[in-house]
Amino acid sequence: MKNIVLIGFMGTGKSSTGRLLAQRLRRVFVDIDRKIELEQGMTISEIFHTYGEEYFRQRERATIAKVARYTNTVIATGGGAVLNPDNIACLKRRGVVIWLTASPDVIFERTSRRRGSRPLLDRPNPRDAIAGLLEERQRLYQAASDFTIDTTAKKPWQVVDEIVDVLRQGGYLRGRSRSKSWQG
Ligand SMILES: Nc1ncnc2c1ncn2[C@@H]1O[C@H](COP(=O)(O)OP(=O)(O)O)[C@@H](O)[C@H]1O
Ligand SMILES: O=C(O)C1=C[C@@H](OP(=O)(O)O)[C@@H](O)[C@H](O)C1
Ligand SMILES: [Mg+2]
Repeated sequence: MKNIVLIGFMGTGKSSTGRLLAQRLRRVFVDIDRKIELEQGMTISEIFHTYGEEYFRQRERATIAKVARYTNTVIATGGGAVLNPDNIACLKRRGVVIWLTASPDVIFERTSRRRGSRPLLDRPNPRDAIAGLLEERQRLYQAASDFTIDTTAKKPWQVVDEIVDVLRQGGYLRGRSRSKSWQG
């Protein structure tokens, strides 16, 4: 079975929804950022502050190259994974790509919860940073994705239900996975 790859801006729920989706489908879950943190023994913020963004992008590139060779796995990427076309090319080879979106206000609200964990938003006016990065990246997410799901007004479990629905309709899931109808 193909990997299920979640892409999208910071705060759209790739990491949290990805974990829930993997539980639902009983698949392995890999969060690229968490894997980098474990392998490096540092948080993403520490890596950015100590070695700079370019170094982080190299680590991200190498980790994605490795994980893209897995199968049957739910993969949550970091929001900047689309910046390097090689990342997307290798993830698409064995994966179906789902773009999670959210309004700028919701992105701001969700990314404010754990301040200091997203170095690109660690600045006096994070709203402006969000607007600028969204503008730069929107077309990259669009071009990379097979399906889009707006998470703005949805609970994480509703996002998971929607992902399962689109994957099933697209013929990417075999059989029945426990879905809302099974939970009564
Ligand atoms: N659909 C949702 N509704 C409400 N909160 C959410 C939703 N999805 C994620 N969150 C919360 O938003 C924050 C960022 O989510 P996260 O999964 O880390 O996003 P990403 O990996 O895309 O940056 C977390 O506190 C998470 O619990
Ligand atoms: O958008 C980005 O460039 C980044 C997003 C972060 O991941 P999330 O999207 O999971 O927050 C993390 O990879 C790093 O801080 C850079
Ligand atoms: Mg994440």
